[in-house]
Amino acid sequence: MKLFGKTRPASPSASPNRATVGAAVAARLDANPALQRAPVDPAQVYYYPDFLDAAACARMVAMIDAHRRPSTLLSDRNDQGFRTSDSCDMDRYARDVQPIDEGIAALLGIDPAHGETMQGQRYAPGQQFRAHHDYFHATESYWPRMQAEGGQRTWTAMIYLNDVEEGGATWFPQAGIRVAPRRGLLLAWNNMKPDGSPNEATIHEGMPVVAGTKYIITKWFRENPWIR
Ligand SMILES: O=C(O)CCC(=O)C(=O)O
Ligand SMILES: [Fe+2]
Repeated sequence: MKLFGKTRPASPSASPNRATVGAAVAARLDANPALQRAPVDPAQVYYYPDFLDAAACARMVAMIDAHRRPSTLLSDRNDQGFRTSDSCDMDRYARDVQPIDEGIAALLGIDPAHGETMQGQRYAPGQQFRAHHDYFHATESYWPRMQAEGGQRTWTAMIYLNDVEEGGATWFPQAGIRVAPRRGLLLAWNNMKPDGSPNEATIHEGMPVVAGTKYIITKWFRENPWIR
């Protein structure tokens, strides 16, 4: 960018590829009347109420209950209590999963090959996923491996599979958004800034469930194909 005759240095982590993806997906979501953009500036966050019907949500809940195990973290940090939910992989070729998996990719207009395996998650009372970014940090030891396996994460799509009696909201403290779980609601956001560099303001947490049980599915998309 030209500024008073000087060229502002681009952020070292800027990426034309990720910038293009960010703009294309946002334009597609803006044009879809089923979605609403959250009225905040620091991040691009969208809602789609009733994306998934009750029967499909119930099938996903049953699959999560059948396969769940304690959630893991990619980070080098060994922080007990950071992510205390259970989770499982949702096989993209399973009969009940495939239409949802492909439906999310089609909604965003991203090649399904860029999508990681969808994750199911279950939070019992007291369980949480503390504040984190979904994008990868270049300072962590996993970074070279992630670069080789599809690169940086761009968009996240999450679906709440049930209503939760109390607690369990998804909170973006910097962007100023707090979303209460509602069955079938899809939440999607761009983890990158317009220049394709990581957007710190997408930091978010799955707040502790107070009463009831929370079930969600999460899908993360990479800048390059994740399936080869
Ligand atoms: O449980 C939530 O509301 C957030 C989950 C989340 O941040 C994730 O799966 O990356
Ligand atoms: Fe997350």
